[in-house]
Amino acid sequence: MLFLKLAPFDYFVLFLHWVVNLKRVKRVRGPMFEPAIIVHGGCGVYPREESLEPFLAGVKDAALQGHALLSRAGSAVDAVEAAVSVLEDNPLFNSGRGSVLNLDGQVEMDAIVIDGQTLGSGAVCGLRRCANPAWYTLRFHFQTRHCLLTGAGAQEFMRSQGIPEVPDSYLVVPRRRLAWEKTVLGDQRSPDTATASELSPGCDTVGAVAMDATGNVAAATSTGGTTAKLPGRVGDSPIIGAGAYADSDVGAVSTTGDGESIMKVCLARRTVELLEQSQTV
Ligand SMILES: NC(=O)C[C@H](N)C(=O)O
Repeated sequence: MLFLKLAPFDYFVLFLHWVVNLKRVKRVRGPMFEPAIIVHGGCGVYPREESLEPFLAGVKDAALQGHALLSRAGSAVDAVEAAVSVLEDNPLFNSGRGSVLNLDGQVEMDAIVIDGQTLGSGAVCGLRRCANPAWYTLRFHFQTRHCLLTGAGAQEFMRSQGIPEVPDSYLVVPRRRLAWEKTVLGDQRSPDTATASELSPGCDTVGAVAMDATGNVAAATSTGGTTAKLPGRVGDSPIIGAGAYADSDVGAVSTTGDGESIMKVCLARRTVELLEQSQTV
């Protein structure tokens, strides 16, 4: 995903300055690229009995807020975090508030943010009691040199950063509780044999990719995972190159779908590779 809107003369100037100092080019010429953002609300089975409107309004709201930030010269990485945080606050989607429940009836969330300029990332898996895992991953990315955090350390980082804990009652919404009850308690079937719509009765994992005015791209993905997953199960979403990937020379990707399948092929990284070779995905 590359958005180039330059006249031939711009290319010429850009090339000359690139050789000298790309940072100076950006300062002297100001914004060079049209900022853009794409947001997704997951691949889950859409509940047919419900109106599509609130779901569409949710992704639109997220895209608008991310784009507003880009328009004020915000960075791509800040824009994807802002957009994903909006969806995390929206109980219709499987991330933050509205996350699905694991086998024990608890919320464990995975999230990632990747900066295409540096290939640097922040990711967390199995995070509990956090309203905005995307914001958490951005903090983690900027505050440490690590890429991925889990377990007690992940919760401790949250405390050390003063990120407020929210109670499970905030994260768990009735739709997800019902889905969990139906899957785990209802007909006593194992999660492996439950149908797709049972596993995903609302909307799903969320993500965003963006390009800012300097041409840098970023990607973010956030999820509660899959209903009745084993406690401690980690999906594709927080894995670099599986749940997301970004490289400002090529493009940015945020994935959604069956994590166990996505991880097998490092889908996000593979997609960027194909983009690099100008192949269709
Ligand atoms: N629907 C999803 O995108 C779920 C997510 N990829 C996971 O497996 O955790």
